[in-house]
Amino acid sequence: MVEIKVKYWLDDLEPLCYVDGKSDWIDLRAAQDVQLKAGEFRLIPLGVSIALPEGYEAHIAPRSSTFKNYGILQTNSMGVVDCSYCGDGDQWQMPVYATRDVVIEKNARICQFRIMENQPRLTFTRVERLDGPDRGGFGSTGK
Ligand SMILES: O=c1ccn([C@H]2C[C@H](O)[C@@H](COP(=O)(O)OP(=O)(O)OP(=O)(O)O)O2)c(=O)[nH]1
Repeated sequence: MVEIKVKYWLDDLEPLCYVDGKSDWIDLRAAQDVQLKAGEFRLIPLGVSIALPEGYEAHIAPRSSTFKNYGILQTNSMGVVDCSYCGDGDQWQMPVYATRDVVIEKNARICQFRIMENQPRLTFTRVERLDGPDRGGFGSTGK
């Protein structure tokens, strides 16, 4: 079990919950009522600041039902929360684009996250050719 410190920005925000046996992604909630017009962009506060474990980052994705329920798209497709985003004022946010007029109520579950181990340090070496066989063009597997 890994313990993670969470600062909640609101007393009445539902706390983060790890649901055993279903999915290990953790739902995140809107921290305020949000009213959006079609075509509008907004950073929706998620009401939490989190001290991630050393050597981990977090990935934020929409829930499967988010578009169906609210007509919003996560504009960065996937949010990356760096381990260094751990200060008292570092509130998590979800950048969204509204495809229709919508009201999102405070505490609505609009996205989800999981933590991921940081990749090893990488160096890049320029070479003239690679030894592996070509695997075909983009999208060739589905032909
Ligand atoms: O969906 C997101 C993405 C990022 N962040 C926070 C955590 C992250 O550590 C910080 C900075 O994000 P990122 O590194 O992606 O952006 P940047 O470096 O500030 O800006 P740029 O877009 O120029 O890379 O913002 C969120 O709260 N939600």
